[in-house]
Amino acid sequence: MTEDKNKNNIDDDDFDIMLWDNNDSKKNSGFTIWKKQLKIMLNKNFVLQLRFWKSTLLMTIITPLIVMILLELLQLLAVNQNGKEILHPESYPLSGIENCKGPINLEGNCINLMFTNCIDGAICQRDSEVDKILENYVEKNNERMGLNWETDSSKWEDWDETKLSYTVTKRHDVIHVPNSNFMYDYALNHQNYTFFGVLFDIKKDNDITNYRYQIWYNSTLNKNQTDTLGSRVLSVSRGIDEAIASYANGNPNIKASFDVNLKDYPKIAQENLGESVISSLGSVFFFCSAMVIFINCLNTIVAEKESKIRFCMEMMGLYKSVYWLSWFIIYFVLIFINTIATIAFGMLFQYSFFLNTNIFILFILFFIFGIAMITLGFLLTTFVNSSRSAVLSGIFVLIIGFLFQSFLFSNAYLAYIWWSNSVNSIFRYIFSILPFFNFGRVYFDISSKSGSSVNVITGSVVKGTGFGMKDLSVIPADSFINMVLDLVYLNTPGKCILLMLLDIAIFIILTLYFDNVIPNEFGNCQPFYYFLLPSYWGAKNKNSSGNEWIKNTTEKYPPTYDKNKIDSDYLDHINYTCDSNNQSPVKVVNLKKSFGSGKNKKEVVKGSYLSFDKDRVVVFLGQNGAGKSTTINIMAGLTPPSCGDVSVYGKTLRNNLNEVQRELGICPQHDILYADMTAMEHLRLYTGLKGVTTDNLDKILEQRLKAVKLWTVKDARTNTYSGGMKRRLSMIIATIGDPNVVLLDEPTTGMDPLNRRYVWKFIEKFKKNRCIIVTTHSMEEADALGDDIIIMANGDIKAMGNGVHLKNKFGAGYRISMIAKEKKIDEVKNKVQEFVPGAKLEDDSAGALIYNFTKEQLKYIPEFIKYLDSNPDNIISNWGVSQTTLEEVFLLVIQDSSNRKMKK
Ligand SMILES: Nc1ncnc2c1ncn2[C@@H]1O[C@H](COP(=O)(O)OP(=O)(O)OP(=O)(O)O)[C@@H](O)[C@H]1O
Repeated sequence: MTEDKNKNNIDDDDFDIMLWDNNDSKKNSGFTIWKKQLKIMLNKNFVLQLRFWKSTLLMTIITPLIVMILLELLQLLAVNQNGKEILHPESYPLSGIENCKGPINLEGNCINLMFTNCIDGAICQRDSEVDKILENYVEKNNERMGLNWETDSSKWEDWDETKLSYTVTKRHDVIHVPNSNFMYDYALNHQNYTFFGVLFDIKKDNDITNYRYQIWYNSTLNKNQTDTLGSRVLSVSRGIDEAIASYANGNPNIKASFDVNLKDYPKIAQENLGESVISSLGSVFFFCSAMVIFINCLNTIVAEKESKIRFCMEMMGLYKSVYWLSWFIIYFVLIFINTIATIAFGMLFQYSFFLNTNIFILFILFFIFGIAMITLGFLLTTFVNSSRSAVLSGIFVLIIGFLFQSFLFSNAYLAYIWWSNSVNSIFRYIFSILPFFNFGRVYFDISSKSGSSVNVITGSVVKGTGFGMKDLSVIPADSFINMVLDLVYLNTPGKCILLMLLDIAIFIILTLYFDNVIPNEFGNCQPFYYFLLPSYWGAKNKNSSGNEWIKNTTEKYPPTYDKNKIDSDYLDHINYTCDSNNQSPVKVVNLKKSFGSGKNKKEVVKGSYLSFDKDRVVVFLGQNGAGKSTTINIMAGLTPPSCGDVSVYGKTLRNNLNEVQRELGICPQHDILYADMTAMEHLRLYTGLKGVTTDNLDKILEQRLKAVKLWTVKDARTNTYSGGMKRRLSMIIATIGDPNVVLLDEPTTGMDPLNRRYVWKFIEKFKKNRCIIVTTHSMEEADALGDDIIIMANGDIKAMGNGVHLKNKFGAGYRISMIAKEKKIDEVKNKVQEFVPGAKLEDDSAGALIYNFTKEQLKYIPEFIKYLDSNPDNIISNWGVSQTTLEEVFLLVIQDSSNRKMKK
């Protein structure tokens, strides 16, 4: 990106800085600012979503489409792979083991034997002959097995059509059912509640009666114990044979013949299973679809935190509630679109799950689940600080939810184990309030009612009865999950949806709480009881920056400096700071900061006392790690101090951080810009967050961007900016709303000399009526900008004063460099000693001899310069005189302090 090149002469840019009308922001009430912030944040979030339109489209529309296509493909695959027949859907058999223990163990709820003498759908009378035969069977069976089944057939229950959907809740020994179609249907839907079925077809041919009967049995029950099943079926068959023989023997008119066959309970042809895949795997797939938005949410919000943009926005006054609400609204809209797309595609693909369910319920299910997951995502973002951990924790939740969906709702056996009483019930209850569980539960309930099933008699696919509003308050009787869960945890689908709403409320409250109490990466946080503090509810803390405050602060955090070792100017400054007449707007008293603890404890700021006055730029100079940024970060309220306090225009950091921050503008060390937003959008965003409005806003922004040569690129996204351009924009952002105190942490790093000068010029003009505090490594910058320069080393202030003062105090005054002619070095050295006795050679490494002269030696200089000028001995080829630089002062101060440290 190229910038303004048309005006390279900075002197052309003489201007008066246009200012905000500061009163405007003061006129705005808290709620007005809150509303403005919400508007501007929503605008920012919408703009960014539109700029990332591909991922927005993926999350909202493409993912549901892909899910439907995958389900359709899996359905096709399942049909082709498994051949024509499979066992009855797995959800029935295993549940039945517990419920139907069969004729030997009579504890379960089941029908031991159902019988009929009517074939297919015929409606016919109960046959007394059959009753007699079965009475014989029961009698003998009771004798052999020690049972007490009812032997009087007139007392056996008659089941009619109304019992077709009835699930047994007690043991039934022998039951008469209307016909074999009924038996077929009932066995299909209640496989493990029905142990044996016997269909009699007694035919009389002249004087021979042919006793034909067919035993139906549940082969799935003993899938793994075929022998036992075989022997059981055989024993029933033998028992009935015996009963027929005994009946026939007792009746001399009967000549009997037997015709027995066995029949497995009905199975559903695979191709007729309809939507078995969407029924069993749908909840897993739709869960994964919702997770795409969930992971995007985690990543976006944590990235904002990681890049420190969030802190910068909060420093500008952004309310936490606005921050969360703005993201909530955005994801609300995204989930809304995603839900509509899911339902629309489901209908388009003709899934009866979607066609057969009340559309409002479908919407509520997917939408509320999506919102619940998003609020869970919000909560997680309060615990993680890097996008990488955010994505990992998202994947972790994905796996947990995936297991929930697959184990609980797609695999009956595992579900049974999980929900059996052997698992601690506390865990069951805890997990039961998780959104994954409730989503799966309702999904399962809906699919068991709305999904298509098969009329095995006609072979046609029958759409489910459907799931309507009234079903929300009913526990579906046939739902496998309820058969399993009824003993431990039973909710209606409606209650499950309400539980998801409860999840949303809980997650939002926890998010707001943890967002306040978990320390951010600067270590700043509220106490865990913060909501009990009066200040949280708007009560104003007492503030005082005057003498009393200084007295209290020094009493609370007693000074630790050694008067004998401290720089004399700094000692004067400490006295000035603590002076009761000191009217400086910004004061720092005994500011300390330590990182780490125990052996690793490191004090990086060791008790600074500072006063900052209006109309001045104060520059902090220091080596890497000297504590400059830490000092600035503490003053900005980003890092909490370990000791001491800061007062800004009568408000103190410890008592009223928010009010202090309202007085500040900060340009942190690292650029805090959205890569996909333009300079103008950034400026408008931060102006909105600060709640500062002014009629001439456009003109002010134009002037400031022009001042740092960014006007022509104001509408380009910052990811096209060079490093120096980003710094200039960050610096201008710090001046939004014309704060009284501006903190600039290395504002010109990476800037070319010309652009640096534009920035200096702007700062020079902007300092009027305000305190500007700058950190830098550039001596030139300190010299050019600094009304006062503070040199820091190892957390201590080593020297302070304006540039000239520092040079006079620490510098040797003058230095002379000379280039000796070949082989004349020694002669030159002798001559220097001759003219300036005791002159100290500073450096002779690069062929030049450099001498520094002390103040006492200054008197020799005029004579020596005359000698150099005339060069009578012809031993010097070139020479020059210069004043000591700030860099030399800096090195001297730093070296002095590190020597002292080494000596210690
Ligand atoms: N969050 C932190 N945890 C632990 N140590 C820290 C933390 N922040 C800063 N420090 C340490 O504090 C010391 C002072 O750091 P600071 O960033 O204030 O130095 P600086 O003078 O601004 O240096 P530079 O010029 O390199 O920016 C360094 O030794 C640094 O390692």
